[in-house]
Amino acid sequence: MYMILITLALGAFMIWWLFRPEKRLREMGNKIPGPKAYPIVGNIFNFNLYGINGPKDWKECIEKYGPTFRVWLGPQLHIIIAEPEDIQALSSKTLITKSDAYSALQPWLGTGLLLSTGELWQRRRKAITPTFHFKILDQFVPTFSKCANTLLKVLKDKVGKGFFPLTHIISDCALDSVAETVMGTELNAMTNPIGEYPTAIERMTLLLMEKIKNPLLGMEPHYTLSGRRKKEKHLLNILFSLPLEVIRKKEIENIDVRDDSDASGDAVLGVKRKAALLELLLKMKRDKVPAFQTEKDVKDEVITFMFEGHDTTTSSLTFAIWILGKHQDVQEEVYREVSEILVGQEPTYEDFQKMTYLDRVLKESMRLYPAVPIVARQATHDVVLPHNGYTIPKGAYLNVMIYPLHRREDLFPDSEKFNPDRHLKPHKHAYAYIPFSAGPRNCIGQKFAMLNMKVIISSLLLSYKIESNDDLIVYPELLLRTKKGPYIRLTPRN
Ligand code: HEM
Repeated sequence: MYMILITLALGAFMIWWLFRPEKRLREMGNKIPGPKAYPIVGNIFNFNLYGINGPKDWKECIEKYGPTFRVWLGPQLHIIIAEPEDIQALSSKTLITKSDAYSALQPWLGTGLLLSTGELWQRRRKAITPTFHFKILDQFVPTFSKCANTLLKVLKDKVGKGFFPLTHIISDCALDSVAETVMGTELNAMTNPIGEYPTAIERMTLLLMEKIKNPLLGMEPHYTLSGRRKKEKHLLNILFSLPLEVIRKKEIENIDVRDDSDASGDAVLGVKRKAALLELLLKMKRDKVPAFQTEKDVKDEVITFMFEGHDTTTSSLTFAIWILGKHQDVQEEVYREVSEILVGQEPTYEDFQKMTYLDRVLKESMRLYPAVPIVARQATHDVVLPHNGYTIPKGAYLNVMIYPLHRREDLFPDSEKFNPDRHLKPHKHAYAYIPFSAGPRNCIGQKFAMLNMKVIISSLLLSYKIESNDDLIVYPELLLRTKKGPYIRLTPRN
């Protein structure tokens, strides 16, 4: 008996010794307030970063330790940050390194903009930024409108049949819009939702989330023996084959995309005809722009944009449509605005810029339901946070907590209330409202996303009245998820 106890104690000591945090990290981390941490496991059993209990744990800790505190997840020091002043300090140019949590995405997204770092990221970001100029976005309006019209046709089947779940339909719509604008290819996920590519995206996202939530599942030999590695390989084959096929076809076509300048003299990638982002990337490859030398560089970027543009838009759009169904007065106000602006003619980019109320509605929906609830970074050097003067040691994981930040009473009075007009005035701090993140690594596709969402919501409201049932229980994964639903019901307007 004694032998067993001694062996167990020795085993526990060995595990602690092997996995204990480095002394400096431990000492500096423990100077920052946070919940009581236990040997080896730290706060794994009394704090959830992700999952259904996440929001409750964050709220309790923020109330007890303030908006910036620390937790130990095993040997990892995690700094939880819901303080605009600290977020601003961390969003400086030097802190652009993504946390290890993103490494699960690496086999899929490669060195695309989301995951790349350092000089490569800087070069790519600089090269791609002009492709999101309004002159380019302007050309995407007909594609977004076409997808919105297909959505209306798909929804026709649902009318008069009670409440139905929204997420899948919106996901297929977002996928179609992004595939056509990024790759110049019609996927038709809405009309063929069980197609190979949409199904592979969904299955790959589930597989990744499993790995992120439980890193042990992703470790070898378990990953291979459990059959997950084989499944991942199979899904990656499908996810790579379509973009590669399109890239090769378009390279042969050698689309004519010319450089241009806008009135202010800024360089803009102008186009002689409607061009997808892929064609602009291929032009950079032909021009030997340093960050886009190889087919893989172009493929990684196309896949990154397909991934980043699809799930985030799905989540934000779904919440926005659901919230409009909950607030009939707001819905009618948006309907009035949209019907005054869209009078018969083909909608244009300028029309959607005039929809200022819808703009505020989307902003408020993203405040309450930010698609990306947590943005994770890693400290590449020690940094002093301005709010409480805490020194964050190099190596710590930094979690910018967008969801609880957006619900802070002192920053957004009556914070649980849906009130689009709170966005009429500047927010209390420039970094208090950050659904698209902030600083140099903010979302490059935010104008694209806002435009796409406006096109879809306006065409939906012109045809239907929306009603929503049930309140939502939301929880954080890579994206904000709902336990059930959301469900909506549609009634034709005329
Ligand atoms: C409402 C929809 C969207 C939301 C809420 C959103 C939100 C975000 C957030 C929070 C980040 C920072 C992620 C991080 O640092 O970990 C991000 C990055 C990014 N987003 Fe979006 N996004 C949306 C739509 C889009 C679209 C439509 C595209 C492209 C077509 C896109 C492309 C990207 C890319 C490439 C990055 C990485 C940027 C970099 O690191 O330089 N996003 N997005």
